Amino acid sequence: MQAQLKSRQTARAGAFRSGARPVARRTAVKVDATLKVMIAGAPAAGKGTQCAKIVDKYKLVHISVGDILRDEVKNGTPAGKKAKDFMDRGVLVPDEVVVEMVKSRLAEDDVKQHGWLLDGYPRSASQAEAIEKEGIRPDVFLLINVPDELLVERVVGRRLDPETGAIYHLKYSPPPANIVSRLIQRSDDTEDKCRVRVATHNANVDAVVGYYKDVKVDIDGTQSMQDVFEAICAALDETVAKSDPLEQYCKDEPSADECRVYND
Ligand SMILES: Nc1ncnc2c1ncn2[C@@H]1O[C@H](COP(=O)(O)OP(=O)(O)O)[C@@H](O)[C@H]1O
Repeated sequence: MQAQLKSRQTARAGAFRSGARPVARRTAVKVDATLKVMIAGAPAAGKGTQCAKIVDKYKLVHISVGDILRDEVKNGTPAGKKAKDFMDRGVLVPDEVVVEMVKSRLAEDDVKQHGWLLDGYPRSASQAEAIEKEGIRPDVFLLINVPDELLVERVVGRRLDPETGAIYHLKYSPPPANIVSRLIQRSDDTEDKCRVRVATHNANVDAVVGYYKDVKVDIDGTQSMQDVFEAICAALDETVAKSDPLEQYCKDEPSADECRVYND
């Protein structure tokens, strides 16, 4: 997907640069093929399930702050020791632990090459502000919406496969019988902790969304997993098309020769 997009954009950028266009206006063409996506939602809204599908199709680098923090806790790092108590209580880990962790991950080469899918960040206005100051912004901000009561039922039935990372639900997405014995339940996937995490999300989401109104796409998370994914793909594909310089140019100058040539 990315390679195809890049080759089209490079070819089109070349068409612009070669002066092939019969119109006076010149458009500066920035060919940046990487897609930058934030995905947000309350606990068990479906972020993890959808991130796996998005990465498979768009080849983005999935950065899950929750997963990074759980690794830090498992490895007993200084950051993990600071984070553990907050995570066990279902409240946000302090910014001084999380913000630099996310900034440094976003600066790595794989992210620059393939684009990013940021999951679980920012979760507060201060976190959004911290990356806004660095000019780090998404092309799309996906907000998956699910009613609170459905979230509790989803959390308490959620099980994870430690070997594959796959996410199951005892009722909605039952695991194969041969792996049931190895599945685990997250320590924060209890009803009480879920309600705290949902309250934490609800207390912060509006402030975070305020930073991304221009790129926010609301996704109905009560649909089937496949229908949620199709709604996400529609949003991402529209963004990819809009980011293509010639697509944008053709909207402005439909008479230009290369638009007729390239309008495939
Ligand atoms: N951006 C963040 N800032 C602070 N703490 C976070 C952040 N993301 C995750 N955490 C911590 O890790 C826990 C698990 O996060 P995550 O796996 O994203 O869970 P969920 O999306 O199901 O709430 C959160 O309850 C919180 O304690």
